[in-house]
Amino acid sequence: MAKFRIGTRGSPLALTQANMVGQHLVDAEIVAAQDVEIVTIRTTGDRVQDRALAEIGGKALWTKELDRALLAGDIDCAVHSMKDVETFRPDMIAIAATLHRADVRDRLIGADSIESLRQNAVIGTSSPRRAAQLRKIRPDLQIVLFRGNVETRLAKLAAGEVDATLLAAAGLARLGRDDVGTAIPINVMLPAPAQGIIGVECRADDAHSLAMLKAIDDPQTHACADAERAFLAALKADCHSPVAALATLEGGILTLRAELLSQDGAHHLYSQIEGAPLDPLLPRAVAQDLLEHAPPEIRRLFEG
Ligand SMILES: NCc1[nH]cc(CCC(=O)O)c1CC(=O)O
Repeated sequence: MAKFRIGTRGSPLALTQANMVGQHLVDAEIVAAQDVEIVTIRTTGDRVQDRALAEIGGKALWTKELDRALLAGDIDCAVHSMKDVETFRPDMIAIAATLHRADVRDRLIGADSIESLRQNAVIGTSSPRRAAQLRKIRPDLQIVLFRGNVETRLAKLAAGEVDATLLAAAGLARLGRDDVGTAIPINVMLPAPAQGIIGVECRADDAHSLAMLKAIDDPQTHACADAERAFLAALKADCHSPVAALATLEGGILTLRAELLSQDGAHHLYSQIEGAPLDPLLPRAVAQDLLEHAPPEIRRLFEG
């Protein structure tokens, strides 16, 4: 049998996630272990550590090279942290599977709680959402740009560059670092859309790979990812807008929670709705409700 080529970025977290996908395929007896091939692809986002460029390029910086490899047939699928995948994807690419969602929360590292941070504490994050959510509660906090992979950020914290940082619980756990920091409840810090979700994409016309990947898809997680991403689409938001969204499923009912904030956290609004998991009206209704009630400071972040 030909090898099943799984494309991924080369960061330790990305490689771990690609290996998880490979292991799921092996466990489901879809692919033999010796037929799994992990193909590492360097993206512009890995090369360029400059914020300005990241802002111009947006999330595509992390996906473009993998998309190209996928469409060229150099890989059979590509593994992504779904929270880093652009809202609007090329027609030729399909989200074939999402693995069972991990802990959706953020973890605060460097202090026991947001309240207990010292006055004017310095927090390292490059997430506009986390910055705004922190400053909503603690306007005194100083936010500094913090990039690099999870290990780099933990090293910068250990070196005393900042008082604290925030990282997704899911990423930490996958790297075996679930011991660091304290989980922040979702009612204090609603996570990024699709946080904690590993997605696998393949060519939309590749029926063979689609069928293989369907075997490792978690439909509940997939429905939540779809709802959160549809909310972003309705909002026309990109990753540089302070926006949070979380869909949860219980007893067949999907609850979609969402929050928009101004960059300084001074303005914020929340909405939540319940309904059928695959109802496309739900994410749109939440987006519409938020935009209708948004003050100008927030509304202008979501125009265009
Ligand atoms: N933007 C980087 C990124 N993309 C996905 C994760 C964590 C894993 C996940 O949310 O699935 C992280 C690191 C972080 O935010 O701490």
